[in-house]
Amino acid sequence: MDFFYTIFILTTITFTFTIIFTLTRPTRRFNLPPGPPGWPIVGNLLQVAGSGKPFFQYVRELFPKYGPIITLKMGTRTMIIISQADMVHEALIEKGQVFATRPAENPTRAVFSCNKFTVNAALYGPVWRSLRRNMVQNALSATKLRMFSEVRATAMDKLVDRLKTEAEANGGAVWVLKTARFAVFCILLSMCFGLEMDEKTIEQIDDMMKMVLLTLDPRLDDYLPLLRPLCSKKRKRAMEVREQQIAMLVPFIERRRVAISRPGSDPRAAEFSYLDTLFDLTVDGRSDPPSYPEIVTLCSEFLNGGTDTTATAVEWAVARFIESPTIQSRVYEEIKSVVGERKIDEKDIENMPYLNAVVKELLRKHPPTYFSLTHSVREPAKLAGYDIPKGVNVEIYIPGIGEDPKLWTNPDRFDPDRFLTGGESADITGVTGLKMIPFGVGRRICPGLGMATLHVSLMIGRMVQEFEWRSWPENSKVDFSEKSEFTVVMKNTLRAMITPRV
Ligand code: HEM
Repeated sequence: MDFFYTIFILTTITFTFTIIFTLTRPTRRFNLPPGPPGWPIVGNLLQVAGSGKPFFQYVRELFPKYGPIITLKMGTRTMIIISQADMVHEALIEKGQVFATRPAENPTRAVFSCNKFTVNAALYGPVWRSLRRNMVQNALSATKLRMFSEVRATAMDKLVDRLKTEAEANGGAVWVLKTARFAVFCILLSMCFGLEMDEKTIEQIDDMMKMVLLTLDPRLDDYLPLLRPLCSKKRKRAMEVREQQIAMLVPFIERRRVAISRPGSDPRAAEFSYLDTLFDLTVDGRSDPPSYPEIVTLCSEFLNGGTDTTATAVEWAVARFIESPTIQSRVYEEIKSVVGERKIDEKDIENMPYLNAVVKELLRKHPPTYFSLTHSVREPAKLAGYDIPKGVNVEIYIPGIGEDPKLWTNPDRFDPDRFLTGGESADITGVTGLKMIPFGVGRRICPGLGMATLHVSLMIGRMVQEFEWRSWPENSKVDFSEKSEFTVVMKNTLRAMITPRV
């Protein structure tokens, strides 16, 4: 009875609002970029959902028809999607101050982000500046990164051991993404908490983090808030997940607090961790340091930002090595000539131009996320001659730039040589030109850029040094289809055959 009553009320409200909305819709007054016509209230939501395609694929197919900047109406949200370098430059560099903020969040996300108290979700302003400055200067600077070189070396040894054990138990076959993901998660966990944890604990935290990501996946009521009353069970479940997240991480926060307040009490605790920078952090405009739930949120951001993204890059790298044994053996030969018989170390990487070219080509051809985080304008703005009203979501379609034939020769080809002497060049930070932006560009560029490229280079370097990688099943062709799972991963999760090198 309750259910039918709710449906009746909703239908009446929807009908009334449809009429009011179509007549008074504010976006009617604006000169928005073109896009597929939509329905009142739901906009293009049904077309997107009904296409059966991942969102990035649906969007990719719209650019040839509507041009490099398009509008999609997703229920009550208006999305403006940009796919061309000059427009990204105009938005994020020339008008960087205006386009540097983030849009409003749905109620579930607001709980997990403690009302936008994270680097990635904060509005452009004093809170964002304080949190970002702290992360960049106190946790991700070159000096701080060097302090964790031993953590990385241990994680690389563990990665090799896990691959060997898995291969021995499975006739030489290993799952690439899962193993790479675990290795990078171990590094980030150690950097974040500075505590030693056993594998079971690490797996439990990892499982909980995955659950958080799933909980934050977009839902229908994010686009149609009218439907919120029907999604109360999901919201209740989300609140339970948040409680579990806090209950799981607070004991580690307390353990670390004890370890640093009584030096020597935990002999296995690291000298420094990201968490240490949060306990007494001064945030502009606030009198108190972050609360425990806020610290949980900031630590989760640190862990989530760099785990799937980095592991995804490693999965695509191995796929390319399998597809091209020549590229794989050139990486191997370079490692042998620079490193000799010892294990590759992170200091070696700067002396390996071919490995660096492979990583760059990887991030051009397979950017781990196809959309940057959503931007929003602080005041009404213009972009490419169109209106960008306050409150709309501004999305950047990253492959549109890295695969633009006006910027690249044979952009579809995976060809690391394009970056070697006399070939093409690209500044990944976008400072001296904008040709590929796997980490975004401008004020909100990914602060983990340096660490992420180091992790990808070190992991694929060590994986190629230790093993020869081949297709599984033997002699099969690699399928380069993609699917979206927070990052854009291989549609058929990569399994590979490995043989230890002698
Ligand atoms: C290959 C790995 C990575 C890729 C491809 C990647 C990509 C990105 C992208 C595209 C953005 C959005 C930029 C924008 O809003 O315009 C971003 C933001 C961000 N990333 Fe990364 N990221 C990676 C690794 C990391 C790591 C290792 C961390 C830190 C531990 C991290 C932390 C963040 C944070 C905090 C933001 C928000 C920045 C802000 O809003 O000011 N990322 N990243």
